[in-house]
Amino acid sequence: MDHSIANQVAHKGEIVIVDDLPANLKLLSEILSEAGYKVRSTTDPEQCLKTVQLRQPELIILDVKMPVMNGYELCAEFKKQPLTSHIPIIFISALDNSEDRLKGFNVGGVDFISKPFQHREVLSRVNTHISLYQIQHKLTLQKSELEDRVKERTAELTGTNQKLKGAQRIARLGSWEWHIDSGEMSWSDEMYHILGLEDSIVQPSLDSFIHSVHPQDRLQFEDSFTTAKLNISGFTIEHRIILPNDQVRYLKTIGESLSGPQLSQFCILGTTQDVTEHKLVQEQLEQASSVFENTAEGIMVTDAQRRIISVNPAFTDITGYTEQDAKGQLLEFRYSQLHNKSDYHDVFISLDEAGHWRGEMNNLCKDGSINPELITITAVTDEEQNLTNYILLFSDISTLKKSEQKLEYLAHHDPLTGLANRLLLNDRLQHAISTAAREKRSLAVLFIDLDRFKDVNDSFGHTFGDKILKQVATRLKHELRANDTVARLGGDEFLVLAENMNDRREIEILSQKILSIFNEPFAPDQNEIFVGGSIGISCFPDDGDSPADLIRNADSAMYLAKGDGRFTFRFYTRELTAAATDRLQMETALRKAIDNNELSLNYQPIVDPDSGQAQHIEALLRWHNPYLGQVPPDRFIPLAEATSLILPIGEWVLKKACQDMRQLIDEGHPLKRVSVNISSLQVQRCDLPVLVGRILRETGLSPEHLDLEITETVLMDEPDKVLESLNQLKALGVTLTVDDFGTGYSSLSYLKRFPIDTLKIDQSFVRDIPHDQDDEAIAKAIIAMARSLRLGIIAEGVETQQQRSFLMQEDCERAQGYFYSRPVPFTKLLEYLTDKQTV
Ligand SMILES: Nc1nc2c(ncn2[C@@H]2O[C@H](COP(=O)(O)O[C@H]3[C@@H](O)[C@H](n4cnc5c(=O)[nH]c(N)nc54)O[C@@H]3COP(=O)(O)O)[C@@H](O)[C@H]2O)c(=O)[nH]1
Repeated sequence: MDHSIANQVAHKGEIVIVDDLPANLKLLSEILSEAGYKVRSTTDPEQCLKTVQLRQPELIILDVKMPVMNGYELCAEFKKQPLTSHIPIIFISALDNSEDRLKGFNVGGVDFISKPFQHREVLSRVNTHISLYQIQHKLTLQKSELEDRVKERTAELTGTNQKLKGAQRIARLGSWEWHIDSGEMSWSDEMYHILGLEDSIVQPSLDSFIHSVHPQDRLQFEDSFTTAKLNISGFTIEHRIILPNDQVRYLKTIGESLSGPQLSQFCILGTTQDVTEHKLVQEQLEQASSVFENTAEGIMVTDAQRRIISVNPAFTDITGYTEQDAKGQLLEFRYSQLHNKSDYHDVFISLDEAGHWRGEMNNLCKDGSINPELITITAVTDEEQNLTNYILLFSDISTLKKSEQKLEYLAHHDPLTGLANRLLLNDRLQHAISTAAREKRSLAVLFIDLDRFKDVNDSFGHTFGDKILKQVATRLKHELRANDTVARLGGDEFLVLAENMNDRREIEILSQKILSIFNEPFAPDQNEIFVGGSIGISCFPDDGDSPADLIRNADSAMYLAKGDGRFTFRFYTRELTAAATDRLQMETALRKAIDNNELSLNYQPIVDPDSGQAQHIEALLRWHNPYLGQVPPDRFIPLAEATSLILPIGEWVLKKACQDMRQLIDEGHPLKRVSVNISSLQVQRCDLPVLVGRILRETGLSPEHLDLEITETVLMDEPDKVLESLNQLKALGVTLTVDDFGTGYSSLSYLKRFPIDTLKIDQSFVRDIPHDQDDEAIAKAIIAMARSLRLGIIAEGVETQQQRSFLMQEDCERAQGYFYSRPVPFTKLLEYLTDKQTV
């Protein structure tokens, strides 16, 4: 601290005097003290050097001539020290030459006081230098003060600027200034950030700014600046920019005119803010609002107390309640009697625990109807996890429910008849078995199969067949009790589940009742037709304890009914299972029959009834198995057909018959053809013309020596496909015979479509001739029809002379039967043909 200044209120100034003469010191001190100065004096220069360092006076007066250190040397020392260099020093000297004075000024002195002292001179010089010093000192202080203030303000400004920059950066808000007169523009740092530019590369200008603006917004942007310039006005625009990295951002630019004292100083001050995030949020809000307004789902928003505060238009569309109806109501105000309050209680517990609930509910509409709805409720919380709202979203699922019900119905019902299907039957049967087991009761399963329904389909077509099936279903439902289950298993198979049937007699009565539905003809169109049915019955618990067992056993019993003449019912017995096992054993054996050489052919001659001369022969398959013995074709051929084994077996028959016939021809026997039975599966499943062609080539038999026998029903199954196949066979040169003619439903016009050569009257019409006049009439009609169609005719099953006579009388071309010969092995046939053609 500067003590001289501190004490200046008490005195005019502090002065240090150094003189080796105490008298001088005393005199000067008195003069100056009287004048109001504070005086410190010493005779010792070195001591003075030290004390002045500790406390600086405002003036030092030094005697030039002193013994240890003269005044100039002492002065030079003061001037070296920073604390004392600025203190004015006056020398006291008796010397008055200019050289001495120059020396004094050179070491830093400011003046000289001559000895002896002149009172007035001393005061005048001292006053002058003290004043000068004090003025100078004051100026120095003021300067330093000013400098401090400048520093302070500069620091303040720098701080403010930093804050402004920070604020601009946080707000993504840049500022700019556009000077109209010069066209110059300046940008804040944040402007560069916003535009994605670097201040070291891009000069701020309106052009640079415009260059960043999205081309589609550029015109509007430029217009705003032009208008502002012309009208000295402001503007606010929103526009896009494209950043150097091709990113598009949304900006809001505001300009405000600012005019100086002269028009040339007019400028536009502006801000540009990056509002992209705001814009995106706004867009999201708009989208959310649009979703709320336009979604097909009903939306309710409630407060934390579950009071509805808003609903969307879809809510009104679905429920009929307007916003006014709903506002203020509780979230659950639409609850219907289909739910009890505890259902809602569970919902709210789930909302409390998990924050959401999703499920189906039936809710009331304004018109009193009840809507099935799929509902999602979400609890909304604020940042502090306080519950603020519930949002309930629901969609009307009545159509879905109806579809579900429809699908569920379709999945469990037969689409043609509307009866239960196998799936539903299984369910019901399982349930019925459980109940019957629990209550120790019985139940019956009745498996119904329509008799010869395939023939109906083949003759009248599937549409007709379908109508019959529907009528059968209607009659069954009509005849049975409401709690009996009637099912259609597929095709012409029906099943009745009759519960609580504890008495066999009851089941028999029920079966008779079912059979009675076939007593009346079915007449879906104009055609009336009788269709029969065969019933197989199994009972719980005796015949099985699972749906599969009971159905399978009823099925076996049904086959028994069929085998026993059809149109009847049979109960399941354990022997039937044995029969099924036999069938399985037979199938296993039949699969090995070709490889084990167990198959052979018998031949039966087809003769001229008049002369008895064999014209053709029919190949008839025989199977001899070491364990099963001789198995009749009636037993194994249906099995071969059911298992498709007829395909390899039929091929074997064809080849063997062609080989044998080739031998007979080669040996010169006057036979025209060998007839081979062809199963319907062979016509449908294998490429018969190709197979026949190949076998003829392999065996070298000429095609005209081969006749293929097909049944009437083969013609009716997929007639177009069969026709094409038969035409190809005819093209090979073989002949075709319709076997068992008269047992199917084929008409004359129908037959004309096919390239048939011969009709073979079924033996059932020949068997009772001459006793059955109807059979005679049928046989006659078939012979006449064949003649009118120019078809060959064969009567089979001729066993008696009367039958032969009848055929000769009717001019039947050919006959076949035991009367002429039984089917015989090839060697026997050779004998027959050689030995006058008799067996
Ligand atoms: N797909 C094939 N079917 C074949 C083949 N071989 C035979 N069969 C068919 O098996 C059924 C039974 O045949 P089968 O036991 O051989 O009986 C035939 C004759 O023995 C019998 N017949 C002949 N004359 C008389 C008679 O005077 N009285 C009488 N009670 N029966 C007699 O008729 C059967 C001839 O049948 P058909 O074919 O209708 O001319 C039978 O349906 C055969 O078709 C084969 O290789 N493939």
